[in-house]
Amino acid sequence: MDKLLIRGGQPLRGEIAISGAKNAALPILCAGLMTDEPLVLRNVPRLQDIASMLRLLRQHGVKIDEAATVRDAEPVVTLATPSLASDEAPYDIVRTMRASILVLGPLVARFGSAKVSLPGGCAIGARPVDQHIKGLQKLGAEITIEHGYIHAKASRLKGARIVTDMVTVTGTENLMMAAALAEGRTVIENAAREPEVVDLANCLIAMGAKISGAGTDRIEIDGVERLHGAEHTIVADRIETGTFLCAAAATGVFGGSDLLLTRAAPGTLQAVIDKLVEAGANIENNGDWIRIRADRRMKAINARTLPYPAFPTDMQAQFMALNCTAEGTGVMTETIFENRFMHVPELIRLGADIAIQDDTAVVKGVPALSGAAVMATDLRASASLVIAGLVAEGETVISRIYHLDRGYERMEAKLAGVGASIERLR
Ligand SMILES: CC(=O)N[C@H]1[C@@H](OP(=O)(O)OP(=O)(O)OC[C@H]2O[C@@H](n3ccc(=O)[nH]c3=O)[C@H](O)[C@@H]2O)O[C@H](CO)[C@@H](O)[C@@H]1O
Ligand SMILES: C=C(OP(=O)(O)O)C(=O)O
Repeated sequence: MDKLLIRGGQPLRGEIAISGAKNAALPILCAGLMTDEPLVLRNVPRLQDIASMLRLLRQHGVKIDEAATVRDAEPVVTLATPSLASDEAPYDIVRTMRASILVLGPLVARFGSAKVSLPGGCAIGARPVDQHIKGLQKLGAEITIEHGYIHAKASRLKGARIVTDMVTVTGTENLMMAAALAEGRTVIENAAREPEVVDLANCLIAMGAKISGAGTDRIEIDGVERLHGAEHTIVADRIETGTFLCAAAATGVFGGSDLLLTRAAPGTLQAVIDKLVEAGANIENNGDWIRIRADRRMKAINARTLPYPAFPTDMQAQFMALNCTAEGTGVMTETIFENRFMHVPELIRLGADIAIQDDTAVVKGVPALSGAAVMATDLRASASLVIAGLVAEGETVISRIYHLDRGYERMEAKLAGVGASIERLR
């Protein structure tokens, strides 16, 4: 199993091109199930989760051309689904990637049946999908759960008013896709406002869907009989962007970091930018780039994770790493997932001073961390260990980085390109 070897103590200087967003690309690939015409997707990130999704879609019968995804060419994936090969999303694939649940809405809406393995929990929490199921039932799907599978059937879904119990990102996406092919009008209230929901809506609209209100908490969808092919460019990954921003801020103390992130979407990152400015970083942005300069020890920040546009849970671990060597004490509260502090014991192994009380972690900044062997437990926990390793004195070896490969494209190459001492051990 691959590991990362990091020698800490280098500032980050130079330019990194941001990849397309994993969490936008995954639902948008599923929209490929909804048309028999080519859906051409640009800026699809090269990630393990994308490979898993393509494997899942292929076995459903999606014709996929990824000829242009060769290294360094623009990553383009073309999908078309002339007919269904199988309505089953098997446990084998679903257990490796929770976003597999996103085939449920498209399958039942277009083909009238779906058999999708329940994803089950993961390291960060129980992660139920009851809102996906209840929403589809409201749209008229008949749903039973048997032998670990969701069985959904409907001759044609019918529009309805759906109010979700909590803000759910993939829940909103699943229901929006299902409603796009339902008969009549659907209104989703308490909808997720994440940029990835907006990106999916834009792609569906390009395919002929009638959707308004994406990006607000009330999305209206007038169902159409069929969707057609389209071209769409996946929005930049705001979490990859935020991760590199935190890495630059944390390493500024080693003589000054100056990092330019291109192909980014700064407009999706306001809460993250605000926290970095509060910590003492200098940030400029315009259009599709964002530049961070940091030349001193940062100040600890407090953060509370909430749905977009507030501070994202997917950035909590990376800011925790930044707080570890900041001046003062940062209080971080995780309100979205019940077990998303798995990085804390590993950060403590690197010398951090962190105390957890229920959903809150109190991080007292220490002057320095010291390198050690640590273990990644989930995707963003892995990213926080990379940031901590870049700051720690001496060598840090991170194992189980298959978690990192799920969601970051060539992270070690991108960081090495801006001066980090980081290599993959195979
Ligand atoms: C592929 C993808 O886009 N993943 C993102 C998505 O995950 P995902 O869409 O799985 O997360 P949700 O937004 O659904 O979860 C939000 C909260 O709602 C709860 N809930 C959700 C659905 C449901 O049916 N019942 C229920 O109780 C969850 O347990 C959690 O407490 O949004 C999360 C929250 O921003 C991010 O951390 C993930 O990176
Ligand atoms: C939690 C994440 O992803 P997933 O929902 O796929 O587990 C993430 O991207 O941080």
